[in-house]
Amino acid sequence: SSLLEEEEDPSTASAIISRFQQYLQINTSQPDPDYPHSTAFLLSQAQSISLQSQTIEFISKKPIVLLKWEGTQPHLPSILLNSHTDVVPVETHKWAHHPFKAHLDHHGNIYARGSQDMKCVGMQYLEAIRRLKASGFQPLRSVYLSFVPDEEIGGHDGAEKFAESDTFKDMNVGIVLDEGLASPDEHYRAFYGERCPWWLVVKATGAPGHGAKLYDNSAMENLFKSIESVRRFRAAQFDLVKAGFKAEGEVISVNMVFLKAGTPSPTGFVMNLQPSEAEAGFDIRVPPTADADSLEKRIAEEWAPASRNMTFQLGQFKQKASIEDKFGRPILTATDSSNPWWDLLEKAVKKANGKLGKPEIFPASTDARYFREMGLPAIGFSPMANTPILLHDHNEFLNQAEYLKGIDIYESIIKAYASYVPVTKDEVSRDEL
Ligand SMILES: CSCC[C@H](NC=O)C(=O)O
Ligand SMILES: [Zn+2]
Ligand SMILES: [Zn+2]
Repeated sequence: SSLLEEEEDPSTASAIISRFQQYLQINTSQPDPDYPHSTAFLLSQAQSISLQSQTIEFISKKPIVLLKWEGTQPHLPSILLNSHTDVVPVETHKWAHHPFKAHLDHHGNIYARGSQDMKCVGMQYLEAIRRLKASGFQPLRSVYLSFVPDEEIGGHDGAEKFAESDTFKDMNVGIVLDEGLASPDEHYRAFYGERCPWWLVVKATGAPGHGAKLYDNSAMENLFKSIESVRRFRAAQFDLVKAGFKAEGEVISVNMVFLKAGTPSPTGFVMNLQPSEAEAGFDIRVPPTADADSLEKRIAEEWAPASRNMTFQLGQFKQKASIEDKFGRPILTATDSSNPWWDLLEKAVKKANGKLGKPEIFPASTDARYFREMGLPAIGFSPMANTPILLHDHNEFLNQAEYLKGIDIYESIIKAYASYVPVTKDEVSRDEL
């Protein structure tokens, strides 16, 4: 029977799904991703379809697997298909199916951490290329695939180092595809920019006192005034989304993600003592076109005013630079006629019978920002229609039919991108004659 398995036709749906499951079964969850295993798997996939491969460790133990399908006109700018290999942690016991078994249920849903974010995309790139190669297609432009580590913890040891490297420069990349989001309706979503994360910790101090005493300026009261102010702002932003005036990526989101206060005791917390310190953490996401200075002012004056004994810290991710280019303009990939790659994507999706929604700002962060910072166009796209958005959630799944459909979509996109030759002025005038 092992002989039969070896001889199974790799182009069947069941072979394609089983390769996806194999990748999902590798536990690459942070904070201790099994990169040795994922690297070996990706290299074996590359070998099976005769792609050139190399593994680069800009940081030790953080491998980037870089694959290449050489074009017949290698001087043309290349196509980069990027995906990250790590996934976020799981609470295994809260899942209906084990998050690293890639269980296929009777609806055809494949349950696994990474099924949407974003092992699907990495494997779909490979499957699309497998099929294009089998069909005899020859790319004019070189096509690269990068499988990068550590996106979920900021990408500093992965995509950021890669984008700044000489290796990357030598690749002469012209367009990058990276991750998007699932879509609950029939339209695929595509992203041309993303919000910038600001991770804010506010700290209140105040006089300690008896738990029975009502007095002003306790740390808890001071912190709660801030929390109330943050919540009013949050509600106003959220209302704009609920009313349909703004898309999710176009407002400033702010969510409280931790609260830290109280005087510990062996049995829990001291109940009759009002503590002298209290802290709260907020995940804030700032759209590229938002007024960052006014938000910073709001934080200093309303959310953590010194007049209320408050201090604040904006963590390492408050990176204004990542939402502005060197001229101070927001970093956005054009979605008009100035960007042929956008037009090609739209047409290619349509050609493969897919529907594309309006371009959006990605509400969270992706590695695409590092490529945009290098001045490159980057489009966030994960072809999952009719799918609930479950990234970072329990019971993340993707339906096998949607997964297979996504391969058709990438086949169409890669074909269009790898064949694209700009129409020069000469050619236009020749056409018009
Ligand atoms: C800011 S680095 C973390 C990146 C992460 N990306 C996807 O979820 C995010 O929180 O948006
Ligand atoms: Zn992701
Ligand atoms: Zn993620």
